[in-house]
Amino acid sequence: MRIAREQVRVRVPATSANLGPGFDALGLALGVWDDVTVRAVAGPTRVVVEGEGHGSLPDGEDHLVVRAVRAGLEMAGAPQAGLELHCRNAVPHGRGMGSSAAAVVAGLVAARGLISDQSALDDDTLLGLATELEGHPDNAAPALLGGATTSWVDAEGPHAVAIPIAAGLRPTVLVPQETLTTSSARRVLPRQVPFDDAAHNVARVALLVLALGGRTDLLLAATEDRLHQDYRADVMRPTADAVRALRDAGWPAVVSGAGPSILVLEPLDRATGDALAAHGWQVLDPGVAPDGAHLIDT
Ligand SMILES: Nc1ncnc2c1ncn2[C@@H]1O[C@H](COP(=O)(O)OP(=O)(O)O)[C@@H](O)[C@H]1O
Ligand SMILES: N[C@@H](CCOP(=O)(O)O)C(=O)O
Repeated sequence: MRIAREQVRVRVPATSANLGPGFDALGLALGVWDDVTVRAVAGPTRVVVEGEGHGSLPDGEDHLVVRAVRAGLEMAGAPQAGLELHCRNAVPHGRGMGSSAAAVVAGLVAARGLISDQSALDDDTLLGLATELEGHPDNAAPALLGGATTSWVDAEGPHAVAIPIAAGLRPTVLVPQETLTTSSARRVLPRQVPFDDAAHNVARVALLVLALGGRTDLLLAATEDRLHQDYRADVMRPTADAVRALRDAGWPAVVSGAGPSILVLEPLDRATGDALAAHGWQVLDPGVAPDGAHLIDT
């Protein structure tokens, strides 16, 4: 395998994982995009970052997008000396909007764009590599495929399929100032859960697939979770309190990914949005991203 193009540019969407009960399985691509240009060069690796992460991310081989490009090229057997990256980042970091999955998927799709035979890095292969880097497939799947997805892992590795969603589905995302790493939000989860709670979530996930497909009257019941949100409440108290208040008022609100952002699977009314903004929440109306990561002309 050889490098066939000197430069590629990739757009990759933010994602919201779990959607309440679908822990480590369900995900939704959101219309907030990172834009990464990757150039194959003879000299050392260099990364320029604009927007999210400017000044705080590594600027060489440790940068997550570079690590993902390398993983893709290594899998394809296409050696490359240096990489120059220009990242224009809009996906907030450490907020539960899938920034690390976006970075990983962007790097993998860039690697696919650089090589001579793109079939060596098909979507299944990229999902496998992304899941190795991320630890779970639920953000990487919608970042790769767009729309809503469900993913699962078996002996062959991770798999994902699209979930049909109603054309009118219009999510709201509430983003706080505070950040929380996904790894710290995973550390507080229990090793085991009560059988009743597991059964509760199975029923809600099945309902949620119908609700996403158009039975919007089911959204509130379908987004009730007992597997992860309560266990995480102490590490994101303002988020837990706001989710509870929103749900008590009838909104289908859940913790977005591992938090601390909130996903509401409906547009909020003006008064509710203004009240949240007054308490420091950034209120986004990003739309669903129908497409996953893709190459764009440079
Ligand atoms: N676009 C990016 N480029 C490089 N590294 C990134 C990028 N996005 C996220 N990361 C890395 O991933 C970390 C956030 O990952 P994580 O804790 O999983 O939160 P999130 O919910 O945003 O995915 C960042 O602090 C950074 O180290
Ligand atoms: N299922 C994962 C999802 C993490 O999403 P992120 O956007 O917070 O990285 C979890 O709940 O830990």
